[in-house]
Amino acid sequence: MPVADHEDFLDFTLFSRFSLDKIQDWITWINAAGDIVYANEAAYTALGYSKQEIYALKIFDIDLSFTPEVWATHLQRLKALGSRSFETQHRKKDGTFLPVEINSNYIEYHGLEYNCAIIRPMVDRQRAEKREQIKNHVLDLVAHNAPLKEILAYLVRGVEEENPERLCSIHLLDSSKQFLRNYAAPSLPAGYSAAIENLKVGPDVGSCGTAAFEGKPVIVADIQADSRWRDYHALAAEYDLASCWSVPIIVDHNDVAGTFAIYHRYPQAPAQADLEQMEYLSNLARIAIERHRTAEELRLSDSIFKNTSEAMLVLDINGMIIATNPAFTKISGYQSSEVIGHHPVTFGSPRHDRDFYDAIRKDLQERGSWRGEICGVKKTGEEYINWVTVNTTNDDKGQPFRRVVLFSDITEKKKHEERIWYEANYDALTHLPNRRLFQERLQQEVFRANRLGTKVILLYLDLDGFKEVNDAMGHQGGDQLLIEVARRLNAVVRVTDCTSRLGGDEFTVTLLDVHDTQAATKVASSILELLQAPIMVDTHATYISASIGITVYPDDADDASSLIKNADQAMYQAKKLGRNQYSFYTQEMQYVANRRTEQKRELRNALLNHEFEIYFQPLVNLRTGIVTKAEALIRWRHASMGMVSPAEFIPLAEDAGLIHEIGSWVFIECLDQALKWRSQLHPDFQISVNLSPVQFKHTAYFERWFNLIASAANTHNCLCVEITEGVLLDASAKTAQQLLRFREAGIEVAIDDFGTGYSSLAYIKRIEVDYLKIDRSFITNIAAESTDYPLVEAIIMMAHKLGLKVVAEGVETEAQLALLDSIGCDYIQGYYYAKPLPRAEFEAWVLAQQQQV
Ligand SMILES: Nc1nc2c(ncn2[C@@H]2O[C@@H]3COP(=O)(O)O[C@H]4[C@@H](O)[C@H](n5cnc6c(=O)[nH]c(N)nc65)O[C@@H]4COP(=O)(O)O[C@H]3[C@H]2O)c(=O)[nH]1
Repeated sequence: MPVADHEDFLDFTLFSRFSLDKIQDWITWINAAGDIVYANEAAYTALGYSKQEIYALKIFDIDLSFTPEVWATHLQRLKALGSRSFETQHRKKDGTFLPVEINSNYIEYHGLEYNCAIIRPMVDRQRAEKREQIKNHVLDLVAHNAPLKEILAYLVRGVEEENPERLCSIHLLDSSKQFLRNYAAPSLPAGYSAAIENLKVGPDVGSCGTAAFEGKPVIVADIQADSRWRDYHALAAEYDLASCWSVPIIVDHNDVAGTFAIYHRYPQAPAQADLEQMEYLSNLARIAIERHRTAEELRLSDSIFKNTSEAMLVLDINGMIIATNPAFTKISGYQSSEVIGHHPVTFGSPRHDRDFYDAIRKDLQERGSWRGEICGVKKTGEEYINWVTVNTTNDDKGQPFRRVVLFSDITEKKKHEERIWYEANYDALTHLPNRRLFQERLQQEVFRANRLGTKVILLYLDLDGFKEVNDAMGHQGGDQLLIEVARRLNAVVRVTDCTSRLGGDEFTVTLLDVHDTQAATKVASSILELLQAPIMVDTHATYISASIGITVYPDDADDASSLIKNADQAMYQAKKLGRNQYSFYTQEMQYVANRRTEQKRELRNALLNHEFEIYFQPLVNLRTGIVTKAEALIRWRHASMGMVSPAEFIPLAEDAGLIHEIGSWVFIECLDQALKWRSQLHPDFQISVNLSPVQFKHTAYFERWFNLIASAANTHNCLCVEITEGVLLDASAKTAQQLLRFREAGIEVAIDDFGTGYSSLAYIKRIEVDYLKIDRSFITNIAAESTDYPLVEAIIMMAHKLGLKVVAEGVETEAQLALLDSIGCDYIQGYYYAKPLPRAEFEAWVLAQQQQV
């Protein structure tokens, strides 16, 4: 039968209605306005509607992913394509949703446009197939190390394609674990995505912020009704988002990495299948993130291994090298192929013995790690020091599997540290231990002697007259001399003993493990003897001696610092005894030292208590016999000790820094006195005031004196300052300038004790002075046939040639006076005329003297 006959055989309308109603697929016709113009029985029954009810609906009522605009676009696309398949959900009359698979066809009928849809409910198998398809693709991407972003975007796309009315997003936490960052959310409105970018997670921060914070799914069916969205209600409304289901993506068991979320544009609660799907997809995201992290870590480790400046060796559990990094080659010079399969000890220095490596092995076995310094040998044969750290990695069963050795070359650092330590502990000139190291070692030796019951003997050496040699030879000459002294000292002592230079011309020798003090005598005598031989400084033979103080631990002191003090006192004693000798510390010295301390304390109060007095000793003009000059000599009237000599307390005052105040008091008193005596005794009267060298170290007082002199009348040459040769030896430009300031202020300058120091007229020539005072020691021995006589005569002659006047000190006899007269001395000071006298007695003496002349 022909086809036409077949179709004519039936009433075609009845036939098609009957057929369409009885087939299982749902068929709907929907016009351009969205009206459902036809639905077969399968369709309206499956959705729970009657025929009348379904025709009252529009597509927008049963498929919420369509809005009139979306529908219009859909029809446009359909017209172009002819047909299209997709998945969606249809809402049933009871509000539940049915996932469906749709085949849409474009039909034009009587000039109108229709969407003819053949719809099939999706069965679980299909869903499972879809999932399987997504999973396989994700795993494939993971296996091919696709970028994480790409994988997550695929996941999101998969969900959205399945249900176009769903808007999906994956947000991941940043490294601080506090902020969510958008990784994949292609369909979320751009403005909304921007607004929630860097969302800080917290308890009420929408669905995702809360899910990431709590580590639990947060299902919000109606955003506007949920308090966790309260701060974002307006934002969600603005972008037409009505529900949001969010599940955390949890990696490595309990670490929240981000969130996977599904939004709808209408309030929507998830079906059980939806929740399962979300969990499934978040699990796929987890796999992708974990793999990504592992790959990142591997990449990082690999780049550290290759690029770090620290050398790395990987050892198997037997200690054999199985891998090295480029830094190892750079540091050691060995290529990886030259060391792999060898034990690292092969490349160690022979300095380390078996015990050293056994100790490392023991540590590794017990603790799994070791760190410390190891000396290695480079391929060139050069030794180098490494700072080494060894750690162990375990296998899956927790058993040691590999050792990772990390090391860096610290040779230069060590050398630098050693250099710094050496500079801090050794004297740069003589290479002997300096004061710091000496003190430290002495302390240790004292502890040791205590333990062993032995003695420590300390010899404290000060070179005699070194300053003069230094000044005469220049600093370089002085340095040569000190180097030679150090060499000779080292030659005397045993290797176990210790020679140090404390600074300047002070040395110490510490004798260890001695049981009697005989050793000290022997060493001290040897030192003095060795120093007797001349020392060649350039081409000059120079002679030097030393004063040595000796003290013994534990006989003389309980600790190292007292021992040093004792040795110093004993050395001073040796100097006092006349140099080039040694002196043992005694209790007497301790007594003297204590007394000095006590006196220093009392000296502080002496000025306040008006315990100082000034005595005056006349200087007689040998030509005229007239007295127009006097030397002011201070006295300390001590409550219990009576009159204390300045020879005793001036050094103490210098030591305690009190000399400045005392000296200033004397100066001002004398200025006052000189002016009085200018009116009472003689119009040119002058008083000489002693200035200590220490006073030149703190010259602020001088300015005050100059001001006082300038502010008074008739002060020109009313004072003369007496300085010792010591001040001249120190004659820096500053001292010379100070002395000039005295002369400019109308104060004359005298050199005191001339002949006792390193007498040099060269100094005097350099600094203009007015008087030379020849020291008493020369005058005492002066006799026509004595050796001092021509000396004094020569001094006077030369002084006169330089335009200086000469004062002879300590003249006691008429014979001395006569000799001095015969060789042209200008002034006489001494007991022959008068001792230093109190002010009133001095005045009376001068007046009486004036009457005689
Ligand atoms: N044996 C003997 N001695 C004689 C004779 N003529 C004078 N003398 C003593 O010789 C010392 C001379 O003073 P100097 O050399 O400046 O030596 C002074 C001076 O360096 C210092 N001195 C005294 N007063 C002061 C002062 O006010 N300031 C400072 N910085 N030092 C002072 O103390 C030192 C000692 O003073 P003094 O004990 O007063 O001792 C004085 C004086 O009494 C004599 O014929 N025979």
